[in-house]
Amino acid sequence: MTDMLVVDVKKKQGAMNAEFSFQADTNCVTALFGPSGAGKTTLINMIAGLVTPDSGTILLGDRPLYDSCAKIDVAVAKRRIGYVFQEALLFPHMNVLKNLTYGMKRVPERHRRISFDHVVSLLGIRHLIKRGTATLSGGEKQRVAMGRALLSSPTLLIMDEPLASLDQGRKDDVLPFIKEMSTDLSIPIVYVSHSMDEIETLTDRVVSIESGLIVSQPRLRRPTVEPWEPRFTNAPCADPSIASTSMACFARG
Ligand SMILES: Nc1ncnc2c1ncn2[C@@H]1O[C@H](COP(=O)(O)OP(=O)(O)OP(=O)(O)O)[C@@H](O)[C@H]1O
Repeated sequence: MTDMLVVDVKKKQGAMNAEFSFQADTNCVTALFGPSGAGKTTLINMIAGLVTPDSGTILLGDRPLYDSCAKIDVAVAKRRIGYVFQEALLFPHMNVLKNLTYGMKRVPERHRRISFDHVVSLLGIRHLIKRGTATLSGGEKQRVAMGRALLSSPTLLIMDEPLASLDQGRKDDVLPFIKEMSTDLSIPIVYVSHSMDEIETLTDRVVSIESGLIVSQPRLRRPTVEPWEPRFTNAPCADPSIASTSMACFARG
């Protein structure tokens, strides 16, 4: 089963009248790009359930996370979304192993989508698992934070400027792992960044945002089928056909 993310929402936030309509495919990295104040955080907070849209729908696969017409608003903890922030935010009193397994233990075995062994080899952190978090480099901490997010078996991964606090050396250390994750995992990754270099290296589609509106969403990889066209249908009631829109992932390279 694929868990493509389809977002079609409106939100008035302060002076900003935001309208966002886009999709993020599985096995792909979708970048959110735009100047400060454009609405990127508002958008990812709506996807995560931290901010409630005024209207519209947010679907993850066939699961509505939010639907204003059907009055569905799934609680944050039940959305099963993994987050990786700018700072790794590891638990300082736990070693790497305990940090990694923290989220995993809270997921019933039948819902676990990725094994511990898979994650530690994917991210190259097996040799770190007995270490204290204070002994890790910035790049290692960020890889452990990604591992912790993955082990909570998310159906979507949101990465909010995950490399912003790292110097170029550490960025070069982490970037290949993010790329590897995107090809290896059957989940969409939404990647917020101010860096065009990162976006060109990593992402399959760039959703460019200005003043709460999507101004373009070009693909950086060749689509295998006809592209999906964004459209607004959320006022007063969403068009259910959006839920069944499907598009294969892009061919890489
Ligand atoms: N709770 C709020 N109340 C009022 N206005 C808000 C609120 N949250 C955000 N805004 C406004 O909405 C706009 C978009 O903010 P947002 O944080 O989503 O932008 P951003 O693209 O993430 O910016 P940055 O790159 O600086 O993090 C800004 O003008 C901001 O001041």
